[in-house]
Amino acid sequence: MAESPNGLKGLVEPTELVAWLREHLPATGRLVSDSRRVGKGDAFFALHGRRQDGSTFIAQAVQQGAAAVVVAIPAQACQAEDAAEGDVVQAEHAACGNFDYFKNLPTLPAGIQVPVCYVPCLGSQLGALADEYYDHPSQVLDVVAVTGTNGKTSTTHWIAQGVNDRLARTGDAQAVDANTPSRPAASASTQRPAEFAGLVIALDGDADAAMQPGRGRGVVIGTNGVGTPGALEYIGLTTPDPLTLQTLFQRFRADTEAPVGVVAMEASSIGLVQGRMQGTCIHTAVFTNLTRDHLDYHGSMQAYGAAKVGLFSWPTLQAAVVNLGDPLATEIIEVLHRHTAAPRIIGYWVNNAHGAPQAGQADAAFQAMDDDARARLRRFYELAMRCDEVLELALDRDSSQHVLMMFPGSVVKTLLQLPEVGADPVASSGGAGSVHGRQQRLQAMFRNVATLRLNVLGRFNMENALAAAGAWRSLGWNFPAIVEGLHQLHPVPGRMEIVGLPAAQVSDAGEAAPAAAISSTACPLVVVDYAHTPDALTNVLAALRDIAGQRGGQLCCVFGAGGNRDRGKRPEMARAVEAVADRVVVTSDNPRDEDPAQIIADVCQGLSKPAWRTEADRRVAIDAAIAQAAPADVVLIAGKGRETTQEIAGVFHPFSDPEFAAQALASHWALKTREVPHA
Ligand SMILES: CC(=O)N[C@H]1[C@@H](OP(=O)(O)OP(=O)(O)OC[C@H]2O[C@@H](n3ccc(=O)[nH]c3=O)[C@H](O)[C@@H]2O)O[C@H](CO)[C@@H](O)[C@@H]1O[C@H](C)C(=O)N[C@@H](C)C(=O)N[C@H](CCC(=O)O)C(=O)O
Ligand SMILES: Nc1ncnc2c1ncn2[C@@H]1O[C@H](COP(=O)(O)OP(=O)(O)OP(=O)(O)O)[C@@H](O)[C@H]1O
Ligand SMILES: N[C@H](CCC[C@H](N)C(=O)O)C(=O)O
Repeated sequence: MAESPNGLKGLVEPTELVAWLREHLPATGRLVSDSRRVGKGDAFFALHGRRQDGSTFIAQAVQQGAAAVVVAIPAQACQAEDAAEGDVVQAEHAACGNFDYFKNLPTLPAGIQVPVCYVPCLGSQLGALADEYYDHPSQVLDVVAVTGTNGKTSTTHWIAQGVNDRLARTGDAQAVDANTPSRPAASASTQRPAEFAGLVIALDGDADAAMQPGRGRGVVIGTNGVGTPGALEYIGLTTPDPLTLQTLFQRFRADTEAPVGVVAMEASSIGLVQGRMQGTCIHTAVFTNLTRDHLDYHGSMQAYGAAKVGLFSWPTLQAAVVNLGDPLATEIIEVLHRHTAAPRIIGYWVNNAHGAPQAGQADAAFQAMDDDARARLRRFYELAMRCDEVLELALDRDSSQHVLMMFPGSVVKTLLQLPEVGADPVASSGGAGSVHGRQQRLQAMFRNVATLRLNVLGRFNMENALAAAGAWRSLGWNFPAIVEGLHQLHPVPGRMEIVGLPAAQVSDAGEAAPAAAISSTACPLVVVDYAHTPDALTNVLAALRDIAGQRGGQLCCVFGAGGNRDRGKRPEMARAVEAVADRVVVTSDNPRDEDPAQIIADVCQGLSKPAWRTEADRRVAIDAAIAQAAPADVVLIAGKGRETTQEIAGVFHPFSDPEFAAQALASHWALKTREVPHA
């Protein structure tokens, strides 16, 4: 500890600061860096932001009951600033060695009666500090951190959903044991495929014996909010600031009424670069995909990718789940192989280059593969061999049947050496190189093969479902439990969400009946989705194109682009939409501090012909698209999902795509629609 000329305390070591905080806060006191969230007995951390100086909010924090104040010293070398330039944490530590941190102390508001201390290099220490202060709460939780451009929200929700469904089926947390299958037909002793509810399960008799019982409920932390899916508390950021994050872990650990076992959290690239997860004991890291987004922040795709890869060298990792279909997987697996803790690597892949194994057809599909598909298959083999275990979902052409396989990565090598397979699996015609051949082999060897029909829309959601399955596996679930979990999945709010349903299709519980809604052509099918990147729009529209085709209607897309974000993605989003949709409506997303008309103009640069309509008022755009659609059409409202506000020039106006869409359906199509349930 150092004394300043005026006697103020300057604490350097986290342990000193923790002792100081414990001395001045009540046992329930939390660590908070946003004055608006300070409660009685909390410590307020006044930090320097890009836009504001937290010390200007000290008076407000004290008025709200702060019991102590910690002030970050505003030295240039210690400001946690431009994170995009590199690893702030490292830079700060290096810079603080011989810094005279009492030189530029901020002036405190007059009359502050609570203890105050000053700390240099605070930004880089916050996570570790809070972890220490709360006595390492994440160590007793299974934290699964999901990173990737798209799919984080869906994957985290499904991880938690699966955990909670298991708890619901089996009673309380202590009673859970997925070795005891919850459906009668799924008995490990039969060793024969068992059939029920559209599932065919060939049960594994060997490797999965060490299945762990669940330790508590699953919660999420991410874009949609925090808590149990269905009852989320919105917190603003996808990955919360370090103090909020550790405070949440502490809250979860302290919940003795409904114990939390698994925390499925979204690890945004920005959050990773800014060190928001520092101090967290991460059990499993999951990678979904990397495509264009956030270039305004990261500057290049390389820097953006590096931020995500960084999660896979996290020191506490016990397992990693990696999408082998994404090019970044190669680098991630390389990093994992160099990891000193040797985390268990679980790869996953949705393989739609083959038909599902319907006798006599799959091998033909394999032979008909184009060069790209062969190259993908080759890469999959190469990566799979470097994984401890692989989950593969094979689709048939119309995606009506899915075959899930789980096998050790090492078996890929064995399979390739089987006599009937040529030296190059990709060049071989059929045999173990095809789904059909490999399925037979795998079934014979490991028996972890199931046929199922996933209740999710779009191939990308199958990838997300597999990512969740990989996470369950990393937590010790056996194959039947994984299949059961996948079978139970239901849609995530604001993600491919069907918003308006004729009254007859609204259940008492307000549950959507997707199949009925898709087939009913009494009114347009309106879908709200959070797609706000070119890749996400391509994927979502591809799935909806098929549905519009089934209905005999056209596809309309209402979308805009966020202000203060990567300008370059705007025309790319337009190109992605125009390539698939019949009618393009360009509107505002969150203009933030930009001129909405300019954003719309940027978007329209990517269109080869004028948009069907441009309309800066998003509500009017939604209304027009729904009013003028034909009953068989599909209308996608993309970009905001379940966001509850629209940010225009610093003001957050209440806004809800699902609500406004439902109102338009009601007024133009006289539909009674369900209320928008909680996310
Ligand atoms: C660029 C960025 O990441 N900015 C984040 C950063 O802002 P900042 O450093 O500028 O902070 P500031 O607004 O100047 O405020 C300084 C300090 O004063 C405090 N304050 C501020 C106002 C007040 O009334 N009282 C108060 O105490 C703030 O809590 C902060 O500690 O720290 C703030 C506090 O934690 C965040 O709210 C803010 O997120 C802004 C709003 C944001 O839009 N972030 C986006 C880009 C972001 O982080 N997105 C990622 C990615 C999502 C994805 O992958 O899609 C995310 O994880 O959410
Ligand atoms: N695996 C995927 N691949 C490509 N697109 C996807 C995938 N999963 C979801 N999407 C699309 O991206 C949108 C955003 O998905 P989701 O909210 O799960 O991503 P996210 O990673 O949480 O995004 P953000 O960090 O921006 O909140 C979805 O609404 C859907 O349109
Ligand atoms: N968390 C992301 C989501 C953006 C969603 C979209 N609605 C937008 O405002 O651009 C971001 O802040 O960039």
